[in-house]
Amino acid sequence: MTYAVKEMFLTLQGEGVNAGARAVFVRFAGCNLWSGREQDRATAVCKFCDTDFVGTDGLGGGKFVDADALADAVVGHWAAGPDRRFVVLTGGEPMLQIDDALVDALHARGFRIAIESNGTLPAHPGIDWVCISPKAGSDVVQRSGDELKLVWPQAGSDLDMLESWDFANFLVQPMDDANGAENVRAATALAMARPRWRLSLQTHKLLGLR
Ligand SMILES: C[S@@+](CC[C@H](N)C(=O)[O-])C[C@H]1O[C@@H](n2cnc3c(N)ncnc32)[C@H](O)[C@@H]1O
Ligand SMILES: Nc1nc2[nH]cc(C(=O)O)c2c(=O)[nH]1
Ligand code: SF4
Ligand SMILES: [Mg+2]
Repeated sequence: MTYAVKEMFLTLQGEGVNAGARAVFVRFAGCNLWSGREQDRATAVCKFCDTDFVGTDGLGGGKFVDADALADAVVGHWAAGPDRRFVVLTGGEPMLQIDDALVDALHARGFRIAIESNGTLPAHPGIDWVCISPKAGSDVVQRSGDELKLVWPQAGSDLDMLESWDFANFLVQPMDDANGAENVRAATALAMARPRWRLSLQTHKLLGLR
């Protein structure tokens, strides 16, 4: 199978429990909760996306003819030895494209594989770190994993229901929009009120990293 990748880059994971870890990011093109076109944002299921995932024209992006070609490109971006190889598969929605061949090709090259997913498709069972970020109004089928990362505030989120899901870590991340400062206060207040939740900041944005 071929893979459509918007961009690929080496950075530090900015968010969540793995924040600070050196990682290659693979941003897959396309999402099932928004077309990526601004004129569709208001009517999309997911309305607050901070990411351009349309097309394959970004730095390091392209159409990869098979899993080996994509995994070899990930090795090239890693540009270091075999120790602690870490790749984050994101998008767009990565579970639209991740398959056995890609998971096997990345594992064969020694990578620990993380995903950032909206949870509306089952996560591939070979993924080593499953981060699910539920979107109000979507049907989340992947209700277990390593990290639940809730962007906040999000009208229509049921915190008691989310807490009943089987995640090892629960994170609340301020929504980055025009109300950013107020959203940081709201996310902080949630973490202060409910001990299950930890604050996740988008540290790459604070640091000026990709
Ligand atoms: C761009 S999404 C791609 C992966 C997947 N589609 C998802 O939504 O989880 C990567 C992460 O950024 C988060 N995110 C997107 N827009 C955001 C925003 N405006 N503020 C804070 N986090 C945001 C998502 O919830 C998700 O955790
Ligand atoms: N540095 C960095 N960390 C991230 N964590 C999740 C990201 C994403 O867009 O999925 C992201 C991203 O785009 N950059
Ligand atoms: S589900 Fe993820 S990639 Fe899709 S629009 Fe929402 S935040 Fe963006
Ligand atoms: Mg991002």
